[in-house]
Amino acid sequence: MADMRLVVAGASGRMGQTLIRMIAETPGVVLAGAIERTGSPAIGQDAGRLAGLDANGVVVTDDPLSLLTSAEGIIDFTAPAATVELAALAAQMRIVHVIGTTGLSKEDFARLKAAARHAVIVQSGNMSLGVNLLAAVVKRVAKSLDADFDIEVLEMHHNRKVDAPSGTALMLGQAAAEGRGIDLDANADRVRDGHPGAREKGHIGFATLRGGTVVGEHSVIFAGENERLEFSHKAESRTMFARGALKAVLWGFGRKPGYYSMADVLGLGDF
Ligand SMILES: NC(=O)C1=CN([C@@H]2O[C@H](COP(=O)(O)OP(=O)(O)OC[C@H]3O[C@@H](n4cnc5c(N)ncnc54)[C@H](OP(=O)(O)O)[C@@H]3O)[C@@H](O)[C@H]2O)C=CC1
Ligand SMILES: O=C(O)C1=N[C@H](C(=O)O)C[C@H](O)C1
Repeated sequence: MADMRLVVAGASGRMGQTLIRMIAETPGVVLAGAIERTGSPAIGQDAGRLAGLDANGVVVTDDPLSLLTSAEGIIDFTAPAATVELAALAAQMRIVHVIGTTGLSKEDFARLKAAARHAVIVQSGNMSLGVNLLAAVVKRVAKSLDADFDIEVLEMHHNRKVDAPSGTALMLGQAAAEGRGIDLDANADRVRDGHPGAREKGHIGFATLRGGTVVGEHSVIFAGENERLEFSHKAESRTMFARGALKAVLWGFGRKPGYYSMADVLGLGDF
């Protein structure tokens, strides 16, 4: 069978470069195109060189339409506005769209779900096996512990990250809310400052740290009376996010259109 032809969006970004390197060493996939923002200094450069490899003849462009007509999948770790635009194009071409971008709004999610009527979308705030397993564990633990246990989600990332709380933190908060049978939006304390008053029983709190080159660290804390459970994941490089994204795009190839998660890809739905 021919290799699956992939386009990488955000090609000069941290994840884009990691993906280009990983595609080069993964059987069954080939880099067919690389996209960057209009005006990016990466436009016109060789994507292999950009990622620290030998030249591969794939020139970075800001014109997704022409690339997507001859591709079977797009992997997108960019920014919310770009992702929503790319989802409409991927739906037009009926190709697999793997979305790692975080910081998406409710309106963005609604647009992605509309696009998924025509294309396979796999979206996750974290593509690693470890975090998706952690989410399953958190959901299960939250089901067993009542509101006497306060749930707090703590995350730390590098100083270049632009969204908060992280996509992963929100995903873990959502898992905890589902386990407890509550609506996250109605019960989330995303920011505390000044004099917010005593902690509201049953709420799920978020705390955000930023600094240095930390790839991504997340903890979910269940704090009860005189005892505390803590579940953590520490990412040591970006390679497992890229590996997860490639697993997702191959999984999505030939599948019927729909909105899927990494839990679907990894078979963790009924964990
Ligand atoms: N789900 C997961 O497992 C993971 C998700 N992420 C998420 O992925 C996203 C990217 O992260 P990271 O690689 O660290 O960020 P970077 O800022 O390093 O990379 C993003 C890239 O996308 C480019 N970009 C912006 N707009 C467009 C556009 N319209 N078309 C094409 N490219 C565009 C940016 O260009 P420019 O800089 O010129 O604006 C930049 O090169 C973030 O939302 C992050 O949270 C990250 C790691 C794992
Ligand atoms: O921006 C990042 O770097 C990361 N973003 C994702 C998130 O928002 O959770 C995943 C990972 O933690 C790295």
